[in-house]
Order: sequence, then C-alpha cells, then structure tokens
Amino acid sequence: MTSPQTDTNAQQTVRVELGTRSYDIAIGRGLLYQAGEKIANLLPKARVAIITDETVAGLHLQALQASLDAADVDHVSFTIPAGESSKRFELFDRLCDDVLGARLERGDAIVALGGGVVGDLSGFVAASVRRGMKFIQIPTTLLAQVDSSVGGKTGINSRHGKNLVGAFYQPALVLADTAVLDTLPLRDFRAGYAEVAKYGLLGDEPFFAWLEANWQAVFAGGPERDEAVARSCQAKADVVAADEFEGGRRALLNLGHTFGHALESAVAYATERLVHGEGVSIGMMLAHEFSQKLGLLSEDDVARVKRHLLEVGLPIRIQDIPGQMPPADTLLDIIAQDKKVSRGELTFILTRKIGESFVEKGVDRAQVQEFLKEKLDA
Ligand SMILES: NC(=O)c1ccc[n+]([C@@H]2O[C@H](COP(=O)([O-])OP(=O)(O)OC[C@H]3O[C@@H](n4cnc5c(N)ncnc54)[C@H](O)[C@@H]3O)[C@@H](O)[C@H]2O)c1
Ligand SMILES: O=C(O)C(=O)C[C@@H](O)[C@H](O)[C@H](O)COP(=O)(O)O
Ligand SMILES: [Zn+2]
Repeated sequence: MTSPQTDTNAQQTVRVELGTRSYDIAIGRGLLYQAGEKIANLLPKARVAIITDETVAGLHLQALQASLDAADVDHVSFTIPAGESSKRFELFDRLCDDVLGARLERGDAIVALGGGVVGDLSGFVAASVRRGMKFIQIPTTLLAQVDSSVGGKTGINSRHGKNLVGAFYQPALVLADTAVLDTLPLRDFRAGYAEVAKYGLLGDEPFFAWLEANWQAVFAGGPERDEAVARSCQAKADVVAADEFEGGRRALLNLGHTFGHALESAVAYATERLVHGEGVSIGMMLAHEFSQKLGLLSEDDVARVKRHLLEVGLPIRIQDIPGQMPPADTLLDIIAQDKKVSRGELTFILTRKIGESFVEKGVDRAQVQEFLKEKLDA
C-alpha cells in the first residue's frame, strides 16, 4: 500500500493510478480558496459549470466563485435541492439541459461542489453531456471526501433500487477541503464516519483499532480528521487502481451496502428516516452478524464492531429506522435487484475476522430471508 504525501502546508495528496486517467486527491484545510488556481492550471482556458445543492450554495459557493474569479476562470452555477431524492432522472435531465444551454464544450468542466448526492448526479451529467466533459470533485461532506468523490462511480437511483442507472466516469481532480466539514451537521458527519470505519472493517484491522482510539479527535477536527480522510482515500485509491470496474476486489467497498441499499430503497430514499451512511452502518452490522450466523465470524468480533458503531452514535439495527419497515420478503426482493447479482445469484461481502472481508457469490436466498426475519422480529 502507498502512503499519502504531505507538503509544507500540511496538505496531503493521494494519487489514483489509472494510467492516462490518473488523478490527484488533494486533502487539507483551505483548499477551496485555491480551487480557481488549481483548476486553471489543470485545464487552462476551460469554462466551469459548478453544480451544488441549496444548502451548500448558502455556505460555500461564494468562496469557490471568488476563487475562480481570482484565477480568471469563467463560470456558471446550477443549484439542486439538497437530499437523496435529487438523485433522480428529472434533475439529471434538467442539469444536462442547463449545461448545454450555457454552451459549455467537451473540454470545459463540471465541478461538483457538495456531498455524495451532488457528486454522483453531476458525475453522471459530466459522463453524458457531449459524451464526456471534464469533471472535478470538490466534496463537502465527510462521506464525499472519503468515498464518493473517489473512484468514478456516478449515477442516480431508480424505483427499482439504489444507483441502478449510471456510469463509471473518473474525475480529473478531487479537492477535499477539510475545513468545510466544520459546517456539517453531526448526523451527516456520523453517516460519513460509517464509510471511514468500513475501510478498517473490510481490510485494515490496524486502521479500525486506530479509529477506536482516535474517533473523538476525528469528530473534533484537527490533524486526526485529516489523517482519517487521507487514510480512507488511500485505501479506496488502492482498490480502485487494482479493479476500476468492479470485476472482483472492488466489491469489497460494498461491505454493508447489500443490506444498506435495500433499507434506503425500502424507505424510498426519505433522508429524514435514513441517510446512506446510516444504512451502511446498519448494513455492516448485519453483514457481520450474518457472517457469524454462517459460522464464519466470532461473537467477540461482532461485539467489537457493535461497540464501536454504538459509541460513535450510529444506528446498528433495522428497528433504529423510524417508521414501519417492510417484511423480509420485500427486502429480499429489493436485494435481488442489487448490481452484484449474477445469473440470479446473490453476492454478499462477508467477514472472517475484523479487517478480513471477502466477496461471497451464490449466497442462499433462504438463509438471507431467515436471517432478515430473525432481525426484524428481534
Ligand atoms: N459514488 C460513490 O462511490 C459513492 C460512495 C458513497 C456514497 N455515495 C452516495 O453518496 C450519497 C450520500 O452522500 P452524502 O452523505 O454526502 O449526502 P448528501 O450529498 O445528501 O449530503 C448530506 C447533507 O449535507 C449537506 N451538506 C453538504 N456539505 C455540507 C457542509 N459542508 N456543511 C453543511 N451541510 C452540508 C447537504 O446539503 C445534505 O443535506 C448517496 O447517494 C450515496 O449513494 C456514492
Ligand atoms: O466505490 C465503490 O465501489 C463503492 O462501493 C463505494 C460505496 O460506498 C458507494 O456507496 C457506492 O456508490 C455503492 O456502489 P454500488 O455499485 O453498490 O451502487
Ligand atoms: Zn457507500
């Protein structure tokens, strides 16, 4: 595994190695103010369409616009409503029309300023308009800085399930200004932390142990937060460089998502009930408990995962989601639409030990159904 590089301003860089499509993830406080200069250097004379959401626009859009002005970069801005329900076809359609209406060319750039919703939707617009424009991510949530801005998965949700329409499309640059996380509500910070913990759980027990010892400092800000972001980005960059299109190992990044996505879909992406990172937290707990049920994982490891997710304030049970949940059969039907399904067979990310997850194909539906029933009745 490579390590993040640190420069004299305490900014760190992680490189995603993908041949001619390689790119840097810059991490550090204050990067938003350098965005104009960095974009002008990377894409001289390019025009920029900023896509953001209403909440982020009120907090951080002006700083980005001022930085682009200072670097003489011409820009337009488009704003979408905040929240998961914006990851839908109507907004994709509207944004494509907005970008084409502004007469941006293929060599111009879409800049996603926001969380994973803005990033996933804007990336799909960038992949589609003129068959591919330049794309830059400026992630403003913890989740987007450690996960969604890296690796090129873009797309929208469908009534058939989560992220079912989209494209692999890599950004040309990621600028993660960790100072913008100071305005993030605690609920969204926690949700992003679930994806941070995921990297430890899926493949790096020492990182999980480091999080157990340092999570309070990560939540408080300061150097531990930046370190958690950089280590997470490095973990994701390594996996993506090895398996960009999820032929095998990349599916490990889906730990907790087979259950989690079904839960998000079951609540119709209503973020007042469940946000993605919360679904991942419950899904990771379920994946570890399911691994134990299959005789793969020890009770002690399950208890350790549970203790940490609980101490940071994340939900771990389906019953933690407010309101009525559908029965096991319905959840199983949703899981059957998961993108990892192959020839009708279910795939899950299971675990032998903390930090040793693996991809299991051909998981027996009856066992999943029985497990979900037990969990819903518990
Ligand atoms: N492409 C990928 O690899 C990938 C990885 C993980 C998750 N995702 C997707 O990401 C989405 C979840 O992303 P998210 O958790 O960032 O949600 P989000 O984009 O909805 O952001 C959460 C909330 O935080 C607000 N917000 C954003 N930045 C802020 C800031 N700095 N200060 C104050 N408020 C701010 C937003 O307006 C929103 O209300 C899901 O759709 C999920 O499927 C994609
Ligand atoms: O980048 C990946 O690969 C991931 O699986 C990261 C996940 O955290 C993320 O939620 C992703 O969007 C899920 O991918 P999907 O293919 O299951 O939609
Ligand atoms: Zn995720």
